[in-house]
This record gives sequence, C-alpha cells and structure tokens, in this order.
Amino acid sequence: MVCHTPVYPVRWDRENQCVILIDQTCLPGEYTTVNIRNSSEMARAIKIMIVRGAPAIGVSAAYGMALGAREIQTQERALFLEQLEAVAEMLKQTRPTAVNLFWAIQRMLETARDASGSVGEIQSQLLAEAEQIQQEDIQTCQAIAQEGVKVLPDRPERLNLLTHCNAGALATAGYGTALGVVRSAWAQGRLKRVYADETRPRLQGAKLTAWECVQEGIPVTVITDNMAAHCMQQGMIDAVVVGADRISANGDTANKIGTYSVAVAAKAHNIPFYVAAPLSTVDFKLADGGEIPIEERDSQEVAQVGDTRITPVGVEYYNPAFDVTPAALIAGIITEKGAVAPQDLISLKG
Ligand SMILES: CSC[C@H]1O[C@H](OP(=O)(O)O)[C@H](O)[C@@H]1O
Repeated sequence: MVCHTPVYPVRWDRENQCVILIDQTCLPGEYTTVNIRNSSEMARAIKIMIVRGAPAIGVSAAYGMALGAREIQTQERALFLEQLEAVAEMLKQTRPTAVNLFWAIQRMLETARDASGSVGEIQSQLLAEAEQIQQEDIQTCQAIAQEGVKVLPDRPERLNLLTHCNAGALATAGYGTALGVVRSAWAQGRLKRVYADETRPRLQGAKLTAWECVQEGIPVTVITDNMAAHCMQQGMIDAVVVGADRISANGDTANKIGTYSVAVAAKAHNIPFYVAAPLSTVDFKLADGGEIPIEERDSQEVAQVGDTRITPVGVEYYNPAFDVTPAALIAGIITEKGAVAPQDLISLKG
C-alpha cells in the first residue's frame, strides 16, 4: 500500500496528556504506538530503542524533560530546578553518542532557568519548548532535503542512491535527514532506486528504511552490509547519503556502525559520500572525531538475529553501535544552511 501519510515517531497527545511514540522495535511487522507518561518511561524507550535516531532521540529527551518537570511536586523554584537537573541526568544516561540528546536536554534546562513565573508556568513553558524543538526539527529536515538534492550528481538519468541504517522520518521528528534527501529526490524525479544496507545488528535499514520507502512507493532494494562495496564495484551506486549522530568541528562523523566501511568503499570507487544532518548534530566543542563517545550495546544484539541465536555458547562479542568516518572520506555535509565541505563546517557555526 502506497500512502503519503507523514510519519511522526514522537508527538504530544494533548487529549491524553502523554507522549505517543511509534514503537520502532515492532516495525515493519506491526505498526503500534506506546504512550509515555513520565520521564522514566521516556528514558527506557530511548535506551531500548523504541524511539531511536539522533534527532528523534533529542526531541524525545525534550519531552522527557517536560514530563519530568510535571512530576516535580514542589512549588519552590530553586528546589524545582534542582530536581529538574536530576531528570536531566537520568535522561543523559540513556545513550551517549547522539549529541542531539544532550543539546535538547541543555536547551530545556536553560528554558527552565530563564523562565519567569510559578513552577506551574515553568512546566507549561517546558512543554511548549519541547513542541517547538519538534517543529523545528521537521522544518530543518525539509531544509536539509532541499539542500541535499542540489548536490546530488547532475546526471540526465535518475540516480541510484545507497544509504546505511535509518536516517528517515523515524529517526527524526519527521521527514528524515538522509532519507529526507531521498524523499525529495524521488518527488523531483531525480531518483531511480534506493539501496538500503540492512545494517546489522539492529537491522534499521532492512526494517525501518525499507518500511518508509515501501509506505511511499519509493523503489528500494535491501542488501546485506557486506554487499555495499560489491554494488559500488558493479557501478550500481551513484552516490551515498547517510545520517549522523555526532559530527566534530572538523567534519569527522559518528554514525551507525558500518558507515565507515561504506565510506571507504565509496572513496575507492570514486562515489560521492554525503552526510545529511542538522547543525544541532555538530558538536563544535570537539576538535575531531576521536573524542566522540561510542556506545557499546548488549552483546546479545550480535549473538542473535531477531529471536534466533546464531553463535555457539562460549564466544566473546564486540558491539559498538557507531563508528567514526574521517572527514577526508566525506564529499559534503548537508545541513539546513547548505551543503559544505567538511573543512568548511566551522563557517556554519551559529
Ligand atoms: C537522522 S540520523 C539517525 C542516525 O541514528 C541511528 O542510530 P540509532 O538507530 O542507533 O539511533 C543511525 O546512526 C542513523 O544514521
């Protein structure tokens, strides 16, 4: 079924006074949602990847802060702010790599500190700020998409693009970053097909990117991660567009594990490799990617495919959820303010 219903992975339900998350651990087999009523539930949802994707994590953390603020009973401002700091610390412990989480939490704390009025009024302002962050992200994604289509290879025939993991509407407040570029290229008749790396071990490409493409009738071919270089060698790929979880000031980019090897293969085959990300994903405090914290997740994600164990008892595991692609392998970083060479990213610092 082809539908053009926008996908919003996280949204505020005014009627029920809760956050509604699409449960991404159930896609593509089941489209279901989860009601999040407090900050602890939001922290858990981020940790176990009911909601995932750097911008979506940031928006969710913002709502987690708004929910946490509503749980605080005191009417004394200083005590309220002190307890809100504790909510922030709890949310910060969920996932370490996506800088959007920390940026959003910090923005919510600053909103609370700068707010005037009663505790109740501050709580209302925090909810409004979370909704604002969500709306800004959707607009940012759409701007990234427009900037991204401009830099795609200019060829008369439609393009075959490869992407890794899911940097789609599900990974953002809506529309997507890398997959936003894909959506806009498709809408403008520039796209022939998307090649989606399945993206072991959590399979965000096979499950989520493929689901988003099928929902919109965008031709998509799922490949295993170890096929990407072969497809490039066969001349099947015109460009690569991926998302990001944290970008350092020099353009080094942390993204889902496997992105680095895609970038190396793209370089070897002279295929442009683009990163699409909002400027809120750039951590200008970090000089280079060597300082980006890399999340290590439960080894069972490697030991299993779905519910099926694939390894014998007695083996060790290594499960870094991200890797860092050096700026030298990146043709351009596509932001809402335009696409720039990695070395020019600093020029976009606000
Ligand atoms: C829009 S960028 C999304 C980014 O986040 C993903 O990681 P995860 O699914 O573990 O949250 C992946 O790195 C995507 O590129």
